[in-house]
Amino acid sequence: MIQIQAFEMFLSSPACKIEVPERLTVSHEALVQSGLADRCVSIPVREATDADILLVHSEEYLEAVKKTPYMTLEDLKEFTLQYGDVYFHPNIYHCAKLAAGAALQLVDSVMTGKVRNGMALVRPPGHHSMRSAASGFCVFNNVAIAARYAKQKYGVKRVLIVDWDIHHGQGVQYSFEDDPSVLYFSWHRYEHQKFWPQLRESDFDSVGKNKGVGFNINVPWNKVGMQNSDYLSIFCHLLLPVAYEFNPDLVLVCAGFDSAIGDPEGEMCATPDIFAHLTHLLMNLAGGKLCAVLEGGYNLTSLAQSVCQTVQTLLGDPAPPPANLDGPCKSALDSLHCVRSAHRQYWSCLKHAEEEEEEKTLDKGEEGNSIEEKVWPEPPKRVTPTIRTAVVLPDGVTCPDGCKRFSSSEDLDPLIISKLNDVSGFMHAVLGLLLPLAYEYDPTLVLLVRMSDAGLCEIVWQQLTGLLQGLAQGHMLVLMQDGEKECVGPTASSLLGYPAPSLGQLPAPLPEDVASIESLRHRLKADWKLLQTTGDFTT
Ligand SMILES: NCCCNCCCCCC(O)(O)C(F)(F)F
Ligand SMILES: [Zn+2]
Repeated sequence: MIQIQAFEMFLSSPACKIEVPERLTVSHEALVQSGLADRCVSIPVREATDADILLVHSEEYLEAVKKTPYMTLEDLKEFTLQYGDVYFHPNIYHCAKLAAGAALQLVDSVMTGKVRNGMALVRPPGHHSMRSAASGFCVFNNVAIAARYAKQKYGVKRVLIVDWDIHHGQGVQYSFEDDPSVLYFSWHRYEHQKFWPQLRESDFDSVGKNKGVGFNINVPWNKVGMQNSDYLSIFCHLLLPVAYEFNPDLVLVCAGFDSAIGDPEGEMCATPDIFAHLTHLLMNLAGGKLCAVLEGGYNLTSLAQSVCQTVQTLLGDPAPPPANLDGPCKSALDSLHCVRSAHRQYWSCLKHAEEEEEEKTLDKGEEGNSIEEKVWPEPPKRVTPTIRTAVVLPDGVTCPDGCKRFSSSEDLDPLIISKLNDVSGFMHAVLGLLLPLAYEYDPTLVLLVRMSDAGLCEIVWQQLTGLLQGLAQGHMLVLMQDGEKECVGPTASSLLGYPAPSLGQLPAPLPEDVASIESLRHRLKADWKLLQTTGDFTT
């Protein structure tokens, strides 16, 4: 579902060169040109109400912003000076209500099942705005309001917010740092606090407060030039294990694309196709309920390409082969190690993190302020298969035409629950070992063989089938033993692109499972760089 808000195009302040109206028009135009727009549902935008906005912001802040349409340009300038890097325009209050309202419309559409997932292409962005202050082009915190709204209106218990914008969404962090029901994950250009907004609390040791400890995860990028491998490593060895343990009911993405190559703010080197994989890897959480809301992204070419890569994956199309996976750089591994260590006491999937030893890595990160113009190949054309899933079946087994619904894991009988520990260990192996290794191997075909003695309950099998479709452009062959008839339906639903049911709250993986997985990972990581989780502190 694409949400293009009816946008007054003249909202551009001369003072702000990069947050320009063209960001939305080029993104929408690219979706139209690529044929993706026609495959989406568009829903009407609405203004956020005062009540919506007051879910996050204070009365005095809202009342102050309400006055801006009637201010003289002088008063506006005066009003703006009290905030950092935000540009008020007589029309920005109206637009900010539309941006927040669009995010809420998207939440309504996903939570009511009208659509499976979606993206709201909005301006102004939101993740820097705080309870009583605007900041960094942001007026109302669209995603923070959406999280509170989902909890209040739909009784959502746990919300995961993934902020892949290249700036730290301090506004989101402040909103939820003592709230264990909202897990906020952000990576951001930091350069040891030299990069905007230059906050001490953007570093990896800000883990949340009081009841919220462990539910705020900051990954600082202390060098520019981060590549696809760096982003994938963080997903496989940090975000995904924690996200599966957290078991969210809804995933919100602060979808900023200034973390892509060519962006003047981010100065990173990850190519637009990586967002297809980042999106895909989040789509089996929360039963597929995912709302992406645009934040930053200032290189109009990479912004448009990245938006298309994200939307095409939300539509269920196979992911492209990930470009240039040559392993994470030392700086990224140092950050990964610091964050995993800071959080090991809060997450059982990270409990063993302190046992890491150093790895031999070379440091490819560059110093900031690189001035050369970045060029990159257009993402490869992604085919939309006409026949998505062919099923060869022995007679007597009907061909499934949809997916079988599962009850939540709480209803599973005791026998299967006793297996859940194996499931935790299994997911630990899939996320931290199989996935990174498979991405680095970059196969052209995935052959998935289900041995009947695998003892894997079907939901885990569906998660596995779903996750592995990010590889080999979705070319997957599943072989099953004769006695697995009841697994044909769930397997077919995953192959058809239906999100796998949630695994529920996973207990800690068995120590012996972790030990065997970790020893295998330590053995293999000399040859498979995506298995590394710490940098070598000696040069
Ligand atoms: N005075 C030094 C440069 C200030 N640079 C401000 C950058 C704002 C970034 C905004 C964003 O990209 O994070 C958002 F997603 F919110 F749009
Ligand atoms: Zn940004």
